[in-house]
Amino acid sequence: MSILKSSRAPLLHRLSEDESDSVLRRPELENDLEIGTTVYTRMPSVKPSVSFGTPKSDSDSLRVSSVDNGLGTPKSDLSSSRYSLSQFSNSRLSNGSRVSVREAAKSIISQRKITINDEEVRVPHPNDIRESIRMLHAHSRRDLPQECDMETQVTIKRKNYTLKMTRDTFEWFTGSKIVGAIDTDDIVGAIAVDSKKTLIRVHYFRKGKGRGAKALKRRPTTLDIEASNQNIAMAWIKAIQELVRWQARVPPTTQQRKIRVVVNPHSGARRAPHIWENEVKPYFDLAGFDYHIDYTTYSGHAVDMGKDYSPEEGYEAIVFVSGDGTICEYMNGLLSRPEDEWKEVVATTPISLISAGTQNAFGAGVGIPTTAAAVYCIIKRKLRPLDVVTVVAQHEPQIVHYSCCGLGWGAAADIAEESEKYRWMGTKRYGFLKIKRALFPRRHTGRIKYVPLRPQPQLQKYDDIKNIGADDQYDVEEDNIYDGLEVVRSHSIFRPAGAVRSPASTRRYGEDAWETENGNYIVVGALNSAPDGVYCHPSDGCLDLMIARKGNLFQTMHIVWLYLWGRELESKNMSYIKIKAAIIEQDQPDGCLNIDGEVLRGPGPFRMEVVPSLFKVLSEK
Ligand SMILES: Nc1ncnc2c1ncn2[C@@H]1O[C@H](COP(=O)(O)OP(=O)(O)OP(=O)(O)O)[C@@H](O)[C@H]1O
Repeated sequence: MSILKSSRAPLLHRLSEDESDSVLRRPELENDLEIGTTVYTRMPSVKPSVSFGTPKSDSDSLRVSSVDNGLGTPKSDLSSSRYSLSQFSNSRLSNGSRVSVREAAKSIISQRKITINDEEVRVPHPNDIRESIRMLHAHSRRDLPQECDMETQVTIKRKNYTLKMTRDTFEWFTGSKIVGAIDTDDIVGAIAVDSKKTLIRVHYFRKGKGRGAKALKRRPTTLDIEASNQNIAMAWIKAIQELVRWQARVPPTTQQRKIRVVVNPHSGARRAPHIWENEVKPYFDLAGFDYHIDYTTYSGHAVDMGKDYSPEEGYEAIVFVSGDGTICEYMNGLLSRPEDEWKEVVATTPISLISAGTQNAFGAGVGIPTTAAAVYCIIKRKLRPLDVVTVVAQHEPQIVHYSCCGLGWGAAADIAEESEKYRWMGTKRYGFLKIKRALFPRRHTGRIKYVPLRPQPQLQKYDDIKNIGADDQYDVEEDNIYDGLEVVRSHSIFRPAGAVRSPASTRRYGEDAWETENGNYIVVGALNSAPDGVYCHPSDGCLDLMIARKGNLFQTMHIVWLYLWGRELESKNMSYIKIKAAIIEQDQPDGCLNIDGEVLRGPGPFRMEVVPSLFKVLSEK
């Protein structure tokens, strides 16, 4: 869904003229303290299992470690003996004994720690606000199951070890020496793999080697552990599965996780069904998902799915095994519905993409660059907000278009318009068309108006951005479908969203907010995600405006040369500006706009605006 990609028929959302023009705001703090107690509606009460048959000897025994506050004794949680994360609750502070999750989340954001009555509770991921808040939510929903704190004797690769698990660590020892360890955050499940049912296979997804995007490329790995008897093996498997459920903020294994899967057999090289069967389904089975699969059977089917989707069905996420276009179609279908309907769906049902298309820009742009990365984030329910861009052409203002990756005008739109003609060339057509338009450019003159962020933030590459903007993670974690729709409906998120209905409205942005320039342009991009915009972040609440101006022949050739090396921003004819909204007025009425590879025809002007955190995506970035 790169802005330099194939054209498709634009997707449409018709709006009534009289829809109001107000801003989407995040919930007010005070209002959210009114939220009722959060419990899983269908969650049966589970007794922690502490007994697993009669061990024959001491070395056979399976011990549940000493228990503190019903949590075991997670090492990284407590620096004080009086408070633990389990004392945080989404409930009202009526009895004074529990501390509001929102207050604790605010404390993590501002101080990277939580202080209660001058005593400090150390947070598990002090350098990662989003993960800390996620853990806080896990504790606030239900206590960590007691059986997740375990220690026993096992055999790994024919050697005997003591295996120990806590909330954060999974380690094996000889004596007091740690021989191996897995971060429990990497673990996605465990199963018995032999007929005697004593051999446990732990599945985990190791972080990719390196930093940034490399670390996101997780690799599926297994560890085989031989337990001394079937009861112990079963107890370990149960403990691991329960820990994964608890970390994911979903009900225990007595209840199934429900997930919706959409496979587009037509995407890319038509490998989506194969990817689903071989690379995704085995892990969904491991995680105990009850999945409902739909195969798209006609062009535009995903639009209809978006129009029909009901959160009443209780799916915790909707996962696309497809190209970017399918997920974009679903979003457009969904957002064409009445506002109270789509808001309920986006609040309760995060999206994910197992990339099986031609370009796969969405996955790279939202931090799920590979199938393994996406599968990992789905099972662990790693949630992140996702900004969306809304666009209208002024000659048909009642039709709103939506984009995830971004918009392109000038050469980027010319290439999108022409690419369908050259589909027979496969992905090589984009390279071919870039060269063609560099040698034989069309004329693009006009006026660019935009609302810049004031002051402009320091530019940081997507891979380097960690905690910026993470203060919305509290809201992202709310509205868990397993709480039940009534609880979700009681939250105060359902506010009108002006940017969704009337992008770049001058009623929201007054005269003083706008900057304007006239000129002759090579390309203009209003981008929401990397890699097209190198400093983009899909949940930073803004768009990255890239303007490449046409100079004399030498200057233009210089930009093209720098572009080939990925250094085009060094050109004096380039600008890179963080903005909220933009309007492109073109002098050539037949010019068009590229919306995630689809073509929106002129004359325009084209009005565009970012809608912060409109969707939730399953990603760890
Ligand atoms: N059964 C089908 N037959 C024909 N077309 C279909 C069918 N199902 C979906 N489509 C259409 O396939 C098109 C392409 O889908 P998708 O975007 O998933 O793949 P892609 O274009 O190859 O990948 P990318 O968008 O990543 O480049 C969509 O426009 C969709 O409407």
